[in-house]
Parts: sequence; C-alpha cells; structure tokens
Amino acid sequence: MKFGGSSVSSAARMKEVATLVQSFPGERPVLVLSAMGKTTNNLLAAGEKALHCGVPMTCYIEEFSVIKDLHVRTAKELGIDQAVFSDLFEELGMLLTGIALMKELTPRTQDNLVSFGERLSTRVFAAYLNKIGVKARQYDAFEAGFITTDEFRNAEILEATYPAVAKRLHEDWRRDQAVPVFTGFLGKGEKTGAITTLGRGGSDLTATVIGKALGLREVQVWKDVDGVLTCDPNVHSLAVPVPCLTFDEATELAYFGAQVLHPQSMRPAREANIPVRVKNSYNPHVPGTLITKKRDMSETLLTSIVLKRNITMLDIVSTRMLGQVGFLAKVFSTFEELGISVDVVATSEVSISLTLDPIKIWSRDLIQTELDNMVTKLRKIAKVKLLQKRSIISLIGNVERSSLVLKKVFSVFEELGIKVQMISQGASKVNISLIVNDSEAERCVRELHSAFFEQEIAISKDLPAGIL
Ligand SMILES: Nc1ncnc2c1ncn2[C@@H]1O[C@H](COP(=O)(O)OP(=O)(O)O)[C@@H](O)[C@H]1O
Ligand SMILES: N[C@@H](CC(=O)OP(=O)(O)O)C(=O)O
Repeated sequence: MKFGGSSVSSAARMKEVATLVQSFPGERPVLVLSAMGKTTNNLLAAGEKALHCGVPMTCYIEEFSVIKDLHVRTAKELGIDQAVFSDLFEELGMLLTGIALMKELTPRTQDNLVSFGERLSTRVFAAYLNKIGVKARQYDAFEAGFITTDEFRNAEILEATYPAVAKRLHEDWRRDQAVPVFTGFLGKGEKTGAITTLGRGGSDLTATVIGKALGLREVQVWKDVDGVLTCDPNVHSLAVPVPCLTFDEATELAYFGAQVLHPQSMRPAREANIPVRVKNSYNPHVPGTLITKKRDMSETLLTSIVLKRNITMLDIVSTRMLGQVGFLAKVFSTFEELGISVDVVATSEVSISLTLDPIKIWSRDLIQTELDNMVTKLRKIAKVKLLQKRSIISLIGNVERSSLVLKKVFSVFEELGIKVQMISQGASKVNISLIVNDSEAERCVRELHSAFFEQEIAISKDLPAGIL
C-alpha cells in the first residue's frame, strides 16, 4: 500500500491511514510513504534559498521552519517522541549550511536534500503504528536494496533491486514480524553510493517495485482522488473515475503528463502481472481504478484526456540537401547529441514536426541555451520554426476506433473554431495526440470531455430507470 503526500499530510490524516492499514487484518501489508504534504516542494525551495541567503541565515529559511513545525506538530498530536527525527533535522540544517557555504546545489545534493521528506514521514508514521500496537519497522529504501542508476533527480531502478529488497524483507520478517514502512521515491546510486530519487511522484514506482520483488497479489496506491479520472480535475471539475485501465493505458496517461501516476510505475507491475488499484484515502469506500494487463475494450471509445502545457514545438523542413532517410537520421542524431527527448512526432517526406520533452529540459536557463544550440545545428540542414507555448492534448483510449474518435474530435474543434497544429497516433495504439495553443487548450479539454463523457452521462440520466 502506497500513501501519497496528500494522504499523510497531517496527524489527522496519518491516523486515518493507520485505520485503513488495520482494515485489512488478514493481509500482511508493506507500506510505502511519500513526504508529508508539500514537504518535497518546501525542501527544494529551501535549497534554492540556501544558495543565496548566506550561512548565518540558513536557520531562518521560511520553508525549513515550515517543515520543522509540521513534523513537530504532527509528532505532538500523534503522541510520539520527537527523538525519532531530531538527528535528521540536525543533518538537514547542516546540509542547508553546506549549500550556503559552497553556493552550490548540484542534482546530487538536491536528491540528498529532498530525501529528508520521506525519511521524516516514514519515521513518524512507523513510530505511530508502534504506539497504537501495530508492530512496524521503518526502512530507508537506499539502505534496503533499492539500487539505481546515478542519474540524479531521475534515476532508474536496476534489476539487482528486486532480489535485494526481497532478501532484506524476508529475512527481517522471519527474524521479527513487523509491518515494513518504506520511504518512497528514494534509491542508492549504483556507482556513487549516494542517495538518488526516481523523479517527481516516484513513490508509485517504489510501490510497484516492492510488489514485483515480493510477488504480491495487489499494489494499492492511495491518493486524494477517486481513482484515475477522465481528465485532470483541476482542469475540469466534471471529471469522473475510470473504473478499469490496462497497464498500457495507464503508462501512456502518465507519460503524457497526468500527474496521478509516475510514468515508470506500471513497468514492474506489468512485468510481474500484478494488478494496481488507485484509491482515495479521503473516500476509501469508492472502488477506485483497477489497472490490469487486459480488459474488455469493446464498449470503450475514450478512457481519459490528458493535458500537458507549455510545450515547445519544432517545425523542420528539409532544404533537400539530404535524402529522406539521411534527413530524419540527421535530425534525430542532433537531439541525441544534445540529450533532448522528443514527445510527439509527425513526419512527411521532407518535413518533420515534433514536440520536445520538457522533463529533460529541467532548468529555465538551460532551455534557452539548449534551444538556441539545437536550432543552430538543425539550420545547417533544414528550415526550422520554433513554436512555444503550445499544449499537447492526449486522448487515451481505444484507437481501434480511432476514426470515430477523430470524427468527434474534429467536430468539437470545428465548432470551437480551433485549428489543430499537429496530430499524431502513438504506435502503442492507445493514444492520439493533438497540439494546440496553450491559450486554447483548457477550453478544448473541457469541450472534448463534454463530447466524449458528459453527453453519455446526460443521456443515461434522462432515460427512465430500467432501460440501462
Ligand atoms: N487523470 C487524472 N486522474 C486523477 N488525478 C489527476 C489526473 N490528472 C491529474 N491529476 C492530479 O493528480 C493528483 C493525484 O496525484 P498525486 O498528487 O501524485 O497524488 P499523491 O501525492 O497522493 O500520490 C490529483 O489530486 C489530481 O490533481
Ligand atoms: N515526495 C515526492 C515523491 C512522491 O511520490 O510524492 P507523491 O506521492 O506525494 O506524489 C514528490 O513529491 O515528488
């Protein structure tokens, strides 16, 4: 069972989570926790401030105080001893001082910094479980077998993790039976031995990795929404839960930017064929979303609409100095050289339109220099147009019925008078992506949602009972 930041954001929430954990008495759950509430963001902000504030001021950084107050208050309200985390706060203070002293915050240091969030929350929660008589044992994932690449901020899980985690948990269980409480999001770099993180939202991945390592029957990820919804509820309030999804659909949805799941998190579950259930810790009786290998798609047209904003798009037209094969090869080798990932692509014989993956273009400064560099290189072989402030609207669903999907999409766009700037159907056959201007995107999502999901609801609500 994985509980995200919103599920463990306060003492009251932790008490509810403890009740939830106890509501599966016949099971032997393994728990994965994220940092409390907004702690990860606060740690990142504290690091940025430490860079500029000077050594004497680090202890006054507002976010540092917010994090301390939250954990101290939570410990008091749960009635647990603050000794479970006092060493960690001393260490965190020293780390912020170190950043201020060196005026340097590398990705490696940043991963160490954000690790405090999960290290704190798991200590607090495990202590609380023990206090209420549920024997629990806290684990720092980087000490308990999570071995990753050394790609800080976006590390990948290595195969060695699975046997290592299984061995550790089985041995401990045999020696002394206690509910494991694991830090989500964290790992240990293979070569450096330093703490790494799995990318934002990485605790979902921690949970499915443990599921695969132990061959568990089910992985549950508990969030603050009633499951995976038909679109982001912050974009459109009429979003409704999707009862069933395949691993492919969930992966595509996450990859194209639905914050609800980590993009890599379905991989271990798919490999081990372990169902993943997305549930709402604020509303535990709602069934949520069940994600499995296969499902009956015959009645499905669309599953979910995902919006990814602030995308950069490139239109590249060959100057015909190279043949078609040479042209495409040259374009993609330029991206490889510069370490830039591409999201959506549409090609013709002499032109290529694509969007760039913003995850790889992490910091603001880098964006402009990287883009300038890329455009200079590409202009040697092509005419290049850089189009910014675009959005990708991804339609996840049954692409076997893509003609019908597209027919509906274009009638919506026609009615709105909006021009689609690029369109691409993913090879995985579960996704159609459309590119529009940022300024039009939310309206498009709302209208598409209405056309695909709300009209059916409206019709079914109008029908007399018994017909459905
Ligand atoms: N299609 C979607 N379905 C559900 N939630 C979504 C979707 N798209 C975006 N979200 C956002 O994802 C949030 C849940 O993910 P996340 O914040 O990572 O949860 P947690 O931190 O509890 O694991 C929701 O509160 C919602 O705002
Ligand atoms: N705390 C980390 C990891 C995580 O998974 O968080 P959450 O489950 O709250 O999305 C983050 O904020 O990215």
